[in-house]
Amino acid sequence: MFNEFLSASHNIENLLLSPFEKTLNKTLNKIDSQVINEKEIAFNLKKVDGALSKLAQHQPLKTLINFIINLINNSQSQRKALTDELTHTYAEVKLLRTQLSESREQAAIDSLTGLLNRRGCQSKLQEFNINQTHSTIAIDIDHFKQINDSFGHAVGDKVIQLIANIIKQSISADDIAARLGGEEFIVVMHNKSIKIAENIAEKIRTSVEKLKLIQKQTNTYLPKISVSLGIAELDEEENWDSLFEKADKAMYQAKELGRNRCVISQTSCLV
Ligand SMILES: Nc1nc2c(ncn2[C@@H]2O[C@H](COP(=O)(O)OP(=O)(O)OP(=O)(O)O)[C@@H](O)[C@H]2O)c(=O)[nH]1
Repeated sequence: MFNEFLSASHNIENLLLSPFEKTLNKTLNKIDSQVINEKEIAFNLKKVDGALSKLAQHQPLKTLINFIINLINNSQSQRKALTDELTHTYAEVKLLRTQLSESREQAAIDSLTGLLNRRGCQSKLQEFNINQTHSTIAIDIDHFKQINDSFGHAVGDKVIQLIANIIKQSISADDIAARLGGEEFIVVMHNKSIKIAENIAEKIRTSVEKLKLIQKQTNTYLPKISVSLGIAELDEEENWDSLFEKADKAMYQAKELGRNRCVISQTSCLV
């Protein structure tokens, strides 16, 4: 559904808006050059008209010139109205293009954290060559329900945002970080082995562990926040879903083993 929206939106932009914008631009330029020509003609005719005013015997010619000048003036004011309309349409096309691109982004981004959402993640994954080495980290906040229950949903949201920032800052620009929903995140490490993913996962875990959070209204410390992480590497001929499943399983093992730890998927070996 999201991919259909993406391709429809790109089609509207590439097949409709861009050619329309180009044609509008060309038409506006043509009108501009015609206006300049007409202005020159009107200027010259006015000069001739001035010269003829001194010669009474050329009255019929003078009347003809005045008639032509009036015609040009009328045509220029019509053209000005047309230019205004086309300029307005041009601005509308531009706005439509911006809105399309914004709605594409909004559909792919999680509004709470600014990370990609599930759909955005799936779409971005299409840019990766699945035949290369990639790793993934599944991340879930521990006992998050307690934070919500004790401090309220707004504080829970703030914790989600802080952890999202830690994740964002721990990865490189070519990696993917997404919030899959609730307190669940996924990182896909582009062209990186599980060894590198393990280091990054540990960095995320320790950064979260070090957070010291105070609820401003009551001036009370929140209990220590922690995350459980599962790490896996994409095997040959494996697809993204099964990679995420492996990382998810490892993350649940981390929960079972006491939380606040990283577990490597048993099917993905460290080199
Ligand atoms: N503040 C906030 N809470 C959310 C959001 N989405 C889901 N939740 C809450 O996240 C909590 C998830 O709780 P559980 O799935 O029981 O997991 P947990 O308490 O983190 O426990 P473990 O995962 O087992 O460590 C629920 O209370 C949801 O209501 C959100 O966007 N904001």
